[in-house]
Amino acid sequence: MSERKDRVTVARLQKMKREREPIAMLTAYDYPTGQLAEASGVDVVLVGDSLGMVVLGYESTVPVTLEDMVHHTRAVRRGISRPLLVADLPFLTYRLGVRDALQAAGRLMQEGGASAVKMEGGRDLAPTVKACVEAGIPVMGHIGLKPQAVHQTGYRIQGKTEQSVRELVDDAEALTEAGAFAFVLECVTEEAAQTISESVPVPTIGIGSGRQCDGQVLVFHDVVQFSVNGFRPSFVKTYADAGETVLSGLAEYVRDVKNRRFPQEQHVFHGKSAVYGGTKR
Ligand SMILES: Nc1nc(=O)c2c([nH]1)NC[C@@H]1CN(c3ccc(C(=O)N[C@@H](CCC(=O)O)C(=O)O)cc3)CN21
Ligand SMILES: CC(C)C(=O)C(=O)O
Ligand SMILES: [Mg+2]
Repeated sequence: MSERKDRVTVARLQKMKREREPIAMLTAYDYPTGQLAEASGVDVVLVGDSLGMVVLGYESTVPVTLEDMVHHTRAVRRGISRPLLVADLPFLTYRLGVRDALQAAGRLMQEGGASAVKMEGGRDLAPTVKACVEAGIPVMGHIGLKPQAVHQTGYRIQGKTEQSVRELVDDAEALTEAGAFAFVLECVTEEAAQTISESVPVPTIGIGSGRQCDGQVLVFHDVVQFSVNGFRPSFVKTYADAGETVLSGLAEYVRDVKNRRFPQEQHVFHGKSAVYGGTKR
């Protein structure tokens, strides 16, 4: 049972904030990325709807469906045991009414195996968050830049004016009041992130939001540059060149096949006799 005891819980994350221990969160989208995320020692694994962009090749997160999220959350679940598993509720699935939000969140937990769900929004989501929490669904909020609203706002830094910081603090307080156990602060100024983080008792997990958040989150594919096209927001730090490493290995494989350097004797199975004799090349 020691493995179970070590599992990261919502209460553990809140204790980390009180004790000023930074929270490390990373996205994952399937079994191998989940396994790699767990092995790295992260506290929280997020099955982000960024899935749509980095894994499914869409231009935004808007086309991602609840089916997509359930399918990928299940795969990540099989790859991890210690980190807290959070899954994004995709576009519109928590906006049709509280009943639909509960149903969608329930699927991510029951079918996907998530331990918590995340939704983009602030004050406007307070009743939804409250209903989920009362039903036993831990909710992580997400304020600042909301990628699901890209068609309204684009990808723009938030919290640049006093008015905007006040609104973000109102959102953070309303989410906390409604029972959110933590929230993501995406692309807000470092000053806004500090004000917000000091305004609420629950952990803030920043992405592109500076050094004063209680934790950090990045997209898996950004951290290890696991892409060919090289999309890279300026707040990302790249820690490995997985794309380059993988591509050079793949290209060498193709060259070896074309040059008949692969397979070699150690990759071959032999039987007692040939059924027919072909022409030896
Ligand atoms: N690979 C990837 N990484 C992410 O962090 C990410 C996704 N995809 N998809 C979903 C959202 C979208 N995100 C984005 C997308 C673009 C910018 C961007 O263009 N940022 C500019 C600053 C814009 C400004 O100055 O207002 C930058 O230079 O970082 C930021 C976050 C974050 N999320
Ligand atoms: C970047 C994080 C916070 C996210 O929402 C996602 O990956 O979808
Ligand atoms: Mg997301």
